[in-house]
Order: sequence, then structure tokens, then C-alpha cells
Amino acid sequence: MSTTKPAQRVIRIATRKSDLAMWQAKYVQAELLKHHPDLSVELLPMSTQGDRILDTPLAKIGGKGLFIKELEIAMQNGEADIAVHSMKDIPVAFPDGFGLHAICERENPFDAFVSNSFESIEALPQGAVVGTSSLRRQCQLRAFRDDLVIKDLRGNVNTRLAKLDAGQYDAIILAAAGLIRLGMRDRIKQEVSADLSLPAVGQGAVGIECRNDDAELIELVAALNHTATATRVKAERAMNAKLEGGCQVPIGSYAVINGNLLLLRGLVGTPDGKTMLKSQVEGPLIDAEKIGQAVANELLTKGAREILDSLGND
Ligand SMILES: NCc1[nH]cc(CCC(=O)O)c1CC(=O)O
Repeated sequence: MSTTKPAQRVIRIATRKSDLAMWQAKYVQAELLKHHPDLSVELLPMSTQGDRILDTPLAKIGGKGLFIKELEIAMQNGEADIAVHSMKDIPVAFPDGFGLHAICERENPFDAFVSNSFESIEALPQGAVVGTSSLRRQCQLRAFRDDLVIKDLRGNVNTRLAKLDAGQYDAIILAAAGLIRLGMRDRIKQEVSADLSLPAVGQGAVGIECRNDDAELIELVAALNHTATATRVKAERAMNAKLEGGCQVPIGSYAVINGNLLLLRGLVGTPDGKTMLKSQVEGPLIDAEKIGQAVANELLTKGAREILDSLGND
């Protein structure tokens, strides 16, 4: 047995600076240290173009990739080793040389109804103003309650809550996971069921990206992979990839596991909620990716392509 210890490796995590991104980076830092106590893990907080341009719809400025490009450049330059992302916010494909090397255990995957005056979506009065910038949430809310007025709501979680508290909305819809991670579970008045609002691809899960050429790092990071979450998210992302669901489209995709079976539900709709295509496929866990493609194919057969193309998702 060798008596010399390998040199202590330092892992630098590139992260966005929002409270949620910092929470997620610190979570991964703690998990890495739990699995590999000899590591040294540092944070490199960065601001990205996506964080700086807050007043333009994301689709117009280049979509989700904008939130991670700077982090990838830092990894390419050797200033950082890994990047931590909300799985919901990252595109299906990574740039050459980069990959997703772990998906951590999923937090609550559902949408949350938050209001200072009303207890639930059902309890909102006629014509109530609800804040969300997600076309997926807008579509499903309108399909459920076509009287509601949907008003744009951007910014990080705290900004959105501040706008609600300032009286600009009767209620807002956020991801439950973000609120829970930031210690604001008590702001959730209602967890919105998947029947009413099918979650976004990967919602509630955190992923770790790094370069594909660092085998030692990839092995260290793999210890944080949560198999069930990774399988669910793989199916959800395979559906999205097949639909070429770009940045801002009303797509929901949500997988659950029952024993050896995975059930994936998919949804494509129009922002006005007047058309909502739904499909679900169940199959063996090992077929997660095929199940995702099968749900996408069913949605395409029902007319998803026309909806997605009409939204400029080319
Ligand atoms: N689009 C922003 C975003 N990205 C990730 C989360 C938190 C939940 C998650 O990890 O999926 C949120 C907030 C929200 O949608 O309310």
C-alpha cells in the first residue's frame, strides 16, 4: 500500500450569483465534501448575460444558453472546474467538450401558488391578476381558469415575491423547489398538482456540468448522481429534445417511477390555453430515453409541430 497521499484536489464551482444559484452551488459544495472529505471546494460566483438583461423576453436575446455561457467559458479557461445548474434552465444539448455528469436528488418538482390574499387557484376571484412569465404555466392556468389575467413576471425568486408583496399581482406561480431551497416554504399556499400544471422538464433537479476530458473530476462528481432523479430527467429531456423544445415554449414533461416502470406525461399547448395536447407512455426504466421519444412522437402526431412552429421555435 502506498503511503503517499494524492495531492489534495481543489474543485472550483462556477455559479450564477442569484440566491437560488448560490444555494445550489453551496449544496453541491457540501455534498462533494460529504463524499470526498479530502477535497477542497471553492465557489466562483459570476454574473451572466442572462442575469444582466432583465427587461427583454429571453427568447429574443438567445434563450437559456445565455445563463450558462460565461460559466462554460470559465471552465474552458481553467478558472473553474464544474458548473451547477437548475436542470430546468439548461438547454438539451451542451457545447462540444461539455457534458452533464451528475443529477442530484430532486426537490419538490411542482409549481407553487403564492398569494397574500387567496388560498388557492380555485379561490381566486373572477379576473384576478396572476404573475408568471412561463408560457407553460400561462397555458395551463388559462385552460383551467380562462377568466384569469396573466401578467408578465420576471426576475429571481426574491424579486418576484417583492412584486407580489408590492401589490402588483393577486397571486404568482413559482417553482416550489426554489421557495423551499431558499427557506420560504411557508409562502406556498397551494402545491399545484401535475394535473393542473404539468411541471417543466427537470424542474426541481440540480445538475452538474463539467468538461468531458477530466476523467478524475467526472468520477468525483458521479458520486452525487441520484439514479432515480437522473432516470426521470433523462426521459423528460429526451421528450424535449425530440420536440426541439427551445427556450420559451409551453411544454411540460414529468416522469415518475413505480417499481421498474417509468411513466412520462407530456404536454404541448398554446399560450392562450385553448389547445392543450397531452400524452403519456409507461415502460421499463431502462427505456427512459425511448419513452421520452415515444411521448414526443405521440404529441407530434397530435399536432405539436404546428403549435411549436407557430411560436417561432425553429
Ligand atoms: N426559471 C427560473 C428557475 N429556475 C429554477 C427554479 C427553481 C426550481 C427548480 O430548480 O426547478 C426557478 C424559479 C421558478 O421557476 O420559479
